[in-house]
Amino acid sequence: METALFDPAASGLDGDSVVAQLGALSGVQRVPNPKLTLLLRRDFLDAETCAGLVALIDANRRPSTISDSNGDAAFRTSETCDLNAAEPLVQQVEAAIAAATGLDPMFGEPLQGQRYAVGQEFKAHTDYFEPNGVDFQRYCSVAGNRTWTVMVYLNTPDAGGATRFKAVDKTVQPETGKLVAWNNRRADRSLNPATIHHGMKVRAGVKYVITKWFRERPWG
Ligand SMILES: O=C(O)CCC(=O)C(=O)O
Ligand SMILES: [Fe+2]
Repeated sequence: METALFDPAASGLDGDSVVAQLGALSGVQRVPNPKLTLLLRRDFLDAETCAGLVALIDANRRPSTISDSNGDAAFRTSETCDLNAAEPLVQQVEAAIAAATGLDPMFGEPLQGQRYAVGQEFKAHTDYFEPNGVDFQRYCSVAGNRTWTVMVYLNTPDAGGATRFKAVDKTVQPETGKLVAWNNRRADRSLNPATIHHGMKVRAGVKYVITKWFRERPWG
C-alpha cells in the first residue's frame, strides 16, 4: 500500500499513537467504549480565541455541502467557512491541534468553521467517504480517506446543538472551547461505522464549531 510510505502516527492511521499523545495532555478524558475511540478536552481553546474564530466564520460563510447526497435537502442545513490559512489566529489554532494530537498538518485538510442557526443540523453521518460511494474518487484519490476528526466548539448555544454518537449512545454537549476528537478507524485501520454522529438541531441561539480532518496521505 502507498500508505506505508507515510508515518502512521503523523497521519492518524496509528490511532494508538494519537491516543497516547492526546491522552497525555492534562484534562483529556477518553470516553470508555470498545467500539469507538473518542476523547474530550474542556477549555482546549480560550474564550478570546473562540470569539476570534467566530468573527472569521461570520465574515465568510457559504451553505454547507455533503458528499454522496441521499436526496435529503435538509440533511445538512448549516453554513461552512473555509478558514484562511494565512490568518495568524488560524495558524495558531492549527499549531495547537498539531501539538496536542501529534497529527502532522501535512495530512490535514484546511481548517473549516461551521455555523448552525436555530433549527439547523447535520443529520447522522460518518466523516469518512464511502469507498463505494459516487464521490469517492473525487474526494479521496489524492489524499486517501479520513483518519481522525478534531472538532472544537466555539460557543455554548442557548439550547440544543449537541453531537450525538448514536451507535455508542454518547452525547457530547457543546461548550465554549471544548475539543472532541475521534478516530474514524478501528484498531485494524478499517473504517469504523460506530463513529456515526449527528450534529443535532440548535434550539435556541447559534452554534459555531471548527472541524479539522486528517487523511491517510498528504493533503494537496
Ligand atoms: O456540529 C456538530 O456537532 C458535528 C459536525 C460534524 O459532524 C461535521 O462537521 O462533520
Ligand atoms: Fe461529522
